Amino acid sequence: MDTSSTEVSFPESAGDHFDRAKEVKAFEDSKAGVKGLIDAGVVEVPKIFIRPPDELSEDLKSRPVELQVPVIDIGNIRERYSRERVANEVRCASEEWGFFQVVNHGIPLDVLEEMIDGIRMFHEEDPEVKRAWYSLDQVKRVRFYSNRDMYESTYANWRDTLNISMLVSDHLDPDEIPNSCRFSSIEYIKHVTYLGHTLFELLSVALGLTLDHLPALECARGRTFVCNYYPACPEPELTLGTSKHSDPTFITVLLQDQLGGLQVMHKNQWVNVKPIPGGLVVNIGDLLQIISNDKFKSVDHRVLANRVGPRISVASFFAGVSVPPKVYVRPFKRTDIRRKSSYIRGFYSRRLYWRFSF
Ligand SMILES: O=C(O)CCC(=O)C(=O)O
Ligand SMILES: [Fe+2]
Repeated sequence: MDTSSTEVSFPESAGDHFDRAKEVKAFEDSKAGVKGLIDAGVVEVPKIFIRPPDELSEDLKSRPVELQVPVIDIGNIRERYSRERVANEVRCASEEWGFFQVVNHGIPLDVLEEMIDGIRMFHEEDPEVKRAWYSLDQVKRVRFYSNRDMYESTYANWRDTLNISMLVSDHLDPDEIPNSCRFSSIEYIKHVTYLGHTLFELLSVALGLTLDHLPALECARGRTFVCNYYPACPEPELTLGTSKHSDPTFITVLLQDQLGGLQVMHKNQWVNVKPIPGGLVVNIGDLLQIISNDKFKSVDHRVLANRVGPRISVASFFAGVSVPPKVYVRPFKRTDIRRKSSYIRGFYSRRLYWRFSF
């Protein structure tokens, strides 16, 4: 692979003279992401990715336990009796875990596999091709980057991303998507959008509301597809693929390959979300926690770095169109939730005559 135009070098050990801003800028200027580091032959994790020992030792102490997030079969939900049974499983999982996996969700296996392959192909394209898509400008609907919050966050994540945003418009011109994943993405987006609608129906029933309650709030619109590539990491014990966070969405539907690495916080312990062939992970986001009056939980999760890679995942964020832009503060911090929750509830009740009593 051609890396000759990557005019950056990363110090093996930055020691006391480490200038983070300079290193971040060098990494950013390369427009080659973490994959570019690997291609350049880096064998030690550069310092901007290294988390402090206290944070890492705390992470190491919290051993992932062998629990499994609930797996829910959502086939056959058009019939009312089975829908209510499934909605009850969704309710339990959303209250206790904030996470579940769905099987028999109606998206064909080849659509899932082609999506993963397409995203892998994009990230493994010639660096010059990817550079043309590189941008940290949030207004751009389709863009490639590594660590969109690089300049604000304290530690960089060991991952690269292709971001496809349909937040402000439902229409996406095929030409706006890179060639390598164009048709697979369009097909997957079509299917996962339909699935999102079905999940909002189930979540409505799970909340004791009518089937169309959450779909009527247009929760299933305003989507962003975050297509991640986690390169193999030479020192996975020093960094993370994705740092601990909760999602600022109504829900997120996650497609992951079979490598694993996603962990969810459950009862103060990290639990591995084991990939299921053909399964999709669903998690409750901050917005649904807020408008459900904290009945459903938006739970912290993270992704470990791994000596084996790459790992591919596609997070479909359903953020709703009716939430005004200033509510999109990413990542939503816990304090932000508290600060914003009355505003968001107020917004919904004013606009949609939201009535909720538990
Ligand atoms: O890649 C994953 O498994 C999860 C990514 C994630 O949590 C996110 O992008 O919000
Ligand atoms: Fe997430």
